[in-house]
Amino acid sequence: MIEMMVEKIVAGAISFDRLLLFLQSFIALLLTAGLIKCVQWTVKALRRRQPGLPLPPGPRGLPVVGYLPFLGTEDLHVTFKELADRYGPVYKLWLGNKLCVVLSSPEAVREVVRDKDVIFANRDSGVASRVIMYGGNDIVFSDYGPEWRTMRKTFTHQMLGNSSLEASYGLRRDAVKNGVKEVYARVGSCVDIGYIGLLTVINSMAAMIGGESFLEADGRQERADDGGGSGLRDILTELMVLLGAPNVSDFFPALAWLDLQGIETRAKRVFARFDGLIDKAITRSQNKPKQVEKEVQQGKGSTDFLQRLLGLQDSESSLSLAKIKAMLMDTMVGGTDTTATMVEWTLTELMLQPQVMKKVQDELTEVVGLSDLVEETHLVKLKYLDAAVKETMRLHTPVPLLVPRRPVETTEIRGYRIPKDARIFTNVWAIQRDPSLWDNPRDFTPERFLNCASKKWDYSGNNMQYLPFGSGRRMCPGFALAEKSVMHIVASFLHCFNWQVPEDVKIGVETKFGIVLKKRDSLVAIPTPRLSNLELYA
Ligand code: HEM
Repeated sequence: MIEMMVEKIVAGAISFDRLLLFLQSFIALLLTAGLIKCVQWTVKALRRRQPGLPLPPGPRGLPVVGYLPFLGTEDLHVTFKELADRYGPVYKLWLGNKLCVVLSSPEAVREVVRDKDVIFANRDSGVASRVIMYGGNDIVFSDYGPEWRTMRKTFTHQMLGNSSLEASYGLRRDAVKNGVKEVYARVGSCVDIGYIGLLTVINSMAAMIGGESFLEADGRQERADDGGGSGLRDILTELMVLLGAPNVSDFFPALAWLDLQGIETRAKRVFARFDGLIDKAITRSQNKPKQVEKEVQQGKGSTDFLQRLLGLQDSESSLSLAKIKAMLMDTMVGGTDTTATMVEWTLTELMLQPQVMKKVQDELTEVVGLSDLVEETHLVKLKYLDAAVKETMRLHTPVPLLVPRRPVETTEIRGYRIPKDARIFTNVWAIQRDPSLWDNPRDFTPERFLNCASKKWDYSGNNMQYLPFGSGRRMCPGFALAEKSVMHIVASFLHCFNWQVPEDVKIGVETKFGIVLKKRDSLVAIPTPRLSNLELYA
């Protein structure tokens, strides 16, 4: 909005007097908001004097803005960890007029996601997430209740259950093969692995949710030279930026109508593009519903999630079209950037440690053989790769603060009072690097995940020391698919190619904070073929 005004002033469309008037009104508004805030604080302070449990400790902020000016814009998880070192594993801070509580120990997390899971089962959504996720009517941001339960059950059953995943394997396999082909086309030159990884994941996910309909709607045919899915890639990149951007409107709802950073406007624009794509895919898909209805009646799975959902429309578990669309959005937003980021981080760590890379490749040669491509059936035998991926998920946990939760009533955690509607951050990044829980936590050591016969280190969220997919009722329903996809893509890229880091390139592990913690600089390396039979690359 500010950019638009500046443009108009430069173009002479807004006079200086009008601008002055606007600024005066704006300052008056801020002062009024500040005054209201002061009154609210006084009332709250008076209430706090009532006997009962104390609020958690925490840093003092400034009036009105709270701790916001001290947070900086980068690496929120690191700032939160530093504050935990000072204030303990449960502390509070005010961001604008939002009370936030940060958890940084397994004991505190257990109380929230296990002992009091129902109280903390709601999300705390922001303006951008409400615009992008169909008014918060999706699985990620819906309030805990019957509608959320039906959506989640349908999602898990129709897309992520074992039989559904088996039925859609062919679609994932094609996408991974295309990814390998993309790399092969660039043999001998520098390849941006993050980019090809992301395209592979997007193509795989798009194929699973909408089959050909979705990819055709994305104009895949016209974009074949770009690996397909490029319209979707642009849309998803923008969506993730907007969902992760700190938004003044969320911390000062009274100012939301001003949309000071223009986030809401941008969110509406990119949402309209994605929604248009889904509409096209639905129209294409509706041309073949008969076959699906028959399959659903026979209890047989179709391979296309969208068709299955549309096929269910007249049945008991019927969902509105808006909810179906929201679930497709969940899949693309929740499943693509996270998975692709893990592919890139795993390959980064392996390239930084050639001896570990060699162990992974030796294992691939033994299990798969140099005259074959990796299949998902091989994954269960790739124990060392599994340990390397788990170690990557520990060190570079993709969603460092999980998705914030919100208690439906005032409650107690570790002896502190947690007020209703506070925003709860869980700093998994800090827990998974805590030296009191892990030996040499900053080292990349896959061996720590090897030979654990017990389920101690799986992704189920039962161990509060290791929870990259969260835990409890709201934990990630896509973890089995994510595990398969990361393993399959990493295994394929390492089995099919040897990788050389260019001499003038230094691989870094610097991060770019967002909902998903990404690598700041793309991973670049030069591939050479590794398989004995070159026809496998065709
Ligand atoms: C490496 C990949 C992935 C990671 C690290 C990841 C991580 C997470 C995390 C941390 C949460 C929040 C959990 C909590 O609050 O306790 C979450 C929620 C969710 N994820 Fe994932 N995810 C991944 C892949 C996927 C995939 C592939 C899908 C779907 C196809 C998916 C769909 C969802 C959905 C729908 C939710 C919301 C669940 C709810 O609120 O009930 N995710 N994910």
